[in-house]
Amino acid sequence: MTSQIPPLAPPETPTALPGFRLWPGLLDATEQADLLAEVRAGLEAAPLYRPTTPGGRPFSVRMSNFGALGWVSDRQGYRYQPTHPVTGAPWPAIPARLLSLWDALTGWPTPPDACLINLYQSEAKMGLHQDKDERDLTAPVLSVSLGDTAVFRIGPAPDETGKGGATRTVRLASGDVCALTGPARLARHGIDRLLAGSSRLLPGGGRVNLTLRVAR
Ligand SMILES: O=C(O)CCC(=O)C(=O)O
Ligand SMILES: [Fe+2]
Repeated sequence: MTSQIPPLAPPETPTALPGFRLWPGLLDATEQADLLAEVRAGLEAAPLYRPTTPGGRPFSVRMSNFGALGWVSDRQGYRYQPTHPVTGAPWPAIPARLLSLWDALTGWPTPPDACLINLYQSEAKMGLHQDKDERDLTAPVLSVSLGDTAVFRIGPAPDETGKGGATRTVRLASGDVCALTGPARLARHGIDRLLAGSSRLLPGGGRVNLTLRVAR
């Protein structure tokens, strides 16, 4: 798979938001299926669970993680931690193909140490937010989509007064890879909804999103 990833000139789609990079259809059907199999294997060791917001509301997505650190949320707030909050076990290692993808696309000098796994089914969505629980907020976040197409909403980071600019939507289909880099690293983003029936990768439908992060 890695041989098919161009190391220097990624086929990125220039977008209206500087620093938001999109590689539509980067992973072919075989690569998607292989990656999904690795995700499933990881989830045997680190089962999906439903986190709650610091306010106590359950997320509509279920989550797990790969990596030395995993992103979690509960009454104590958002944070990265080395163990699964339900099983207490360390998170499984980040699959090598994801580490290769990170190297090829981001050029960042250090590997990601966290990979959040989100599973969206039917009505699941994710409200507008910024990814800012990482120590170095200049390191990119790289996102891989598998399964049903998602309506991804993105807009610039809020200004000093806390006001965010206009958002727009981008469809993220199975095999698409995108990145929040540079000026878009702190962009507000979320998932409005899934387009049910748009992919047959996950039996019964749904979407898996993987985000590679440098947490520490
Ligand atoms: O599912 C997605 O594409 C976005 C996920 C996301 O923003 C996050 O996990 O922080
Ligand atoms: Fe995010």
